[in-house]
Parts: sequence; structure tokens; C-alpha cells
Amino acid sequence: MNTRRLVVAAAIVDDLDRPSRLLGAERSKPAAIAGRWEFPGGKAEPGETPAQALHRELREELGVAVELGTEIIGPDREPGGHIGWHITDRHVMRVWFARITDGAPRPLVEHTRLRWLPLAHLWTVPWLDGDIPIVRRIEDAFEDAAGVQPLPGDHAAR
Ligand SMILES: Nc1nc2c([nH]c(=O)n2[C@H]2C[C@H](O)[C@@H](COP(=O)(O)OP(=O)(O)OP(=O)(O)O)O2)c(=O)[nH]1
Repeated sequence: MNTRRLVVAAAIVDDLDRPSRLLGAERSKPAAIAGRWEFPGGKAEPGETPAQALHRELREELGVAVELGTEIIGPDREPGGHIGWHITDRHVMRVWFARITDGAPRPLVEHTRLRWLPLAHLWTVPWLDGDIPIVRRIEDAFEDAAGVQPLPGDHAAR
């Protein structure tokens, strides 16, 4: 059976109730995906809960502590396993909104740059292919928080 490995990641925003900026992170490695942008996070280790793994990854990668918000529930179900986002043919990712409670985020290990992206700039960086539907979902959340009405067919155009 092709079981995907669980990756946990954070959509770090400025405010959990009224999000208006998302922290994007540019991968530095491996070469195949260097230069693409993603949600900070990584693989859960055996024995860790997803939340423990995510707190550990964010401490290691960015040097921050966070408060987790709601999960951005994905559409994909693993046979007998996780519900999340099939970001690659080998990984299923679960993503939570998060807010920094301690530290200033820095690209410590896996990233070259970090950038706070407001709604109008969400698509100005080259996201990893598997992340695009997740960024769309976040765009919807930002629009809801700002009271913006998307144009009909707006998403289909991308
Ligand atoms: N962290 C993260 N990984 C993503 C995203 N989108 C996406 O396709 N991926 C892929 C890249 C990797 O192939 C895989 C996650 O692996 P990783 O390299 O971040 O995991 P890790 O920190 O535990 O790294 P390692 O110990 O295996 O070196 O998922 C994303 O938004 N965040």
C-alpha cells in the first residue's frame, strides 16, 4: 500500500481572528525545490503528536513559539489514515493557522528567506505546486476577514 508520510505545517498569520498577512518561506534545499515557497513545518517523528511535531519544527526552523489556531482541513484521505492535503505522491500534509507568541522569525535551517505576504501579494512568490490549493483556501479566509467579495470565477482563472 502506498502510504504517504505525514508532514505538519503552519500558516503563520498576524492575527488568528482577522488574518491579513501570511508568513511564506523560501526553501533552500533540496535542489529540486530550492527557490520555491512553502509553509514552515516538516515530518512528524514517531511518537510525536502532530502538534508536538509542529511546535518543534517551528522552533528549529524559525526560532519561534506559536499558538495554534484552527486546522485548514484538506480534501484528501489516506487509506485508514490522515485526512489532509496530498502535496506530493509521497506526503500528506496537515496545516494549522498559527500566531507567533515568542521570537522574531528567522530562516535558521531550511529556508533562504521569509516574507510576510498580505492578501494582494499572496501570489507574488512561486509556491510549491502542492501548496497552491492551500494558499487559495487562505486567500478565501483573508477575504472573509476583510469583507472582500471575490469576483465570480476568480479562482478558476488561476
Ligand atoms: N514543510 C513543508 N514541506 C512541503 C510543503 N509543500 C510540499 O510539497 N512539501 C514537501 C517538501 C518535502 O518533500 C516534504 C516535507 O519534508 P521536509 O523536508 O520539510 O521535512 P523535514 O523538515 O522533516 O526534513 P528532513 O528531516 O526529512 O530533512 O514535503 C510545505 O508547505 N511545507
